[in-house]
Amino acid sequence: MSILLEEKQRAFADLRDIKANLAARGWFPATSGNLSVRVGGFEPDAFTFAITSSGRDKSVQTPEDFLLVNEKGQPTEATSLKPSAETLIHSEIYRLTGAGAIFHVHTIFNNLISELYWERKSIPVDGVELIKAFNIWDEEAQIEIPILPNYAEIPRIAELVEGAIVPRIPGIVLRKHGIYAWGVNAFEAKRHLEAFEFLFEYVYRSHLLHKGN
Ligand SMILES: CSCCC(=O)C(=O)COP(=O)(O)O
Ligand SMILES: [Zn+2]
Repeated sequence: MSILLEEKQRAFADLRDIKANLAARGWFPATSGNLSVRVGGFEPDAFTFAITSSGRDKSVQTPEDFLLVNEKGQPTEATSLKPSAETLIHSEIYRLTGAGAIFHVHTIFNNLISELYWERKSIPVDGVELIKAFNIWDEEAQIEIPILPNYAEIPRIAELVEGAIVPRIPGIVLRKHGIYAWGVNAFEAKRHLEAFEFLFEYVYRSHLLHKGN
């Protein structure tokens, strides 16, 4: 599959913008987090995406921030850059959803909420307006956001993704780790990520409020 220079540059520009935006919110503490945008055509067994390099300070912009990889997470061009350690999770989400962009961040609220609801294996959200950010328009909608274990070996997590994906929920939380949110493009993936983080903070604070009664 040939990726035009123009497509690659557009994907890198999208990633640069979203990286700066999320960094300004403090959503990449201690080099954590990774971002990707798919480029070119899509077949579940053949696709390419641009992804952040591993272990870098995502609050600074450098020419070494992104590279292209194939569906197996292997670089498609000669490079000394290492793709994100979590590339296989991105690959699996692309394969299963055909998404156009995937953003992963570690925040205090996504970590806290994943532990609070770990035994349930999903985070319940009831009737909060921002659920509409997922294009779910039912009045008083109730959703459950899936949580997966945070194994040290990424392939072990990747193999659980298929069983965890809920069609109308564009995200998966890893226990005491962070969230993966996706969308048809970078704009939609950002909207979904912001909605998840709002809902996590709401559910967590609501839990504290009711616990005090
Ligand atoms: C210090 S963060 C630990 C790894 C991680 O969870 C993460 O999101 C960043 O990994 P990457 O290889 O994408 O930099
Ligand atoms: Zn992570």
